Amino acid sequence: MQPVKLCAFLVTIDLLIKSEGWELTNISTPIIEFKNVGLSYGDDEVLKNIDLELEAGKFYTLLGPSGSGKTTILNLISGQLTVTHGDILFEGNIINDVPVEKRHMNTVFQDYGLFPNMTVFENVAFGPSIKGMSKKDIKTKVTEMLTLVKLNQYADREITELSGGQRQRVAIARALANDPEVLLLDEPLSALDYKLRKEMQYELREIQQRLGITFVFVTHDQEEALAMSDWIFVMNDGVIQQNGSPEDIYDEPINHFVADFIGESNILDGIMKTDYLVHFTGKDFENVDAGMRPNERVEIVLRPEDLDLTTIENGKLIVTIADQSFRGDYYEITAIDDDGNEWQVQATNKSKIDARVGLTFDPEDIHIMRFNESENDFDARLESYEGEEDAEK
Ligand SMILES: Nc1ncnc2c1ncn2[C@@H]1O[C@H](COP(=O)(O)OP(=O)(O)OP(=O)(O)O)[C@@H](O)[C@H]1O
Repeated sequence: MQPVKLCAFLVTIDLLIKSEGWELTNISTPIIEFKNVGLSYGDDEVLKNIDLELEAGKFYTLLGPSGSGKTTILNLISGQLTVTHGDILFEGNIINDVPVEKRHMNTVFQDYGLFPNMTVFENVAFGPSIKGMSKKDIKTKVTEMLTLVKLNQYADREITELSGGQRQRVAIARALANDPEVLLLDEPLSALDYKLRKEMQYELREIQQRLGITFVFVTHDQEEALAMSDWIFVMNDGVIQQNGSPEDIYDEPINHFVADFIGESNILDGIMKTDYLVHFTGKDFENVDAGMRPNERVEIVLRPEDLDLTTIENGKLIVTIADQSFRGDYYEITAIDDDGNEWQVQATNKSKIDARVGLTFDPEDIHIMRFNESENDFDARLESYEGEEDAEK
């Protein structure tokens, strides 16, 4: 088709879509959606007005401290729990009342949930045989799944003869043998030691990418979430605090909870005097943020790895080294500034306790968060800040 004709054709299609009110649902319908979902036990509201959208084929993580509501979300997706209000949709259709066995999902649990009196093969074959698959197809399926989790030589082993990591792999193979469209994983790696856990993180990610199915992974370990996910939902107290890519969540936490929960952070109170100028620890610093009210109260986040210790002359602040511990590839240092603020710094060189040194950072390393507080608190703080300025004059 010639370019002009192609253009006219596309405009006609666009006009038709608009005039007929057509919706191109198949193109962008999320695989799972929560619309204003809440769940209560009696008066105890453990999930509050949750809205979320999951796209097919991505690795999602629900991250948060114990009791924040992660498993509750997973159980709502799988159908083990029913909403108190709101809707859950699967590929655009409400599934609030669809029973567990009719949802195209499987869960891998922390304690694996394997049948201890069966072999590895029998465990993985369980789902396909319930579905009535032929013996030949079951064998093909189990072999494929055991190859995927690198356990094809262990098919005849009893579950009790396997290590924790191997059991975890069997659990994953067993869940995947049912061909779920969504795999739900509830802290599946928490029983493993550090090294094995790292290996399994890598393998799980690889399996997800190879199969291209949607994974919803629950963890309270922020490092694990950052390493594995396409998209993270940070939860606290039954509420999604922030959602975004690992980089977004780490680099641009939107509130104190997220900044504190994700990685190590130095969080200080400050005032955004004007665009690109922020005031904290009694001084003004250039930064890269704009668009706030003049003198808006903010919180400042500075990551320990973005801070450098230097000579007093080159420091933006002067600090006293209070403590340090060796962490393999860096020293974790606690330093106190002259305002009494405590700073965590990651340094490549060892310091001397009680030494007075300079602390420096770049304008782009100062992350600004809006402050959640009442106007009264803000006015009181602004007055004290203005008093501080008057005293300087
Ligand atoms: N059957 C129940 N009856 C009453 N409250 C419950 C019940 N099950 C869970 N809760 C509460 O719901 C809240 C959320 O629990 P949930 O298991 O979803 O948290 P979580 O973030 O997965 O925690 P963890 O990391 O410890 O597993 C908690 O306060 C918990 O005590």
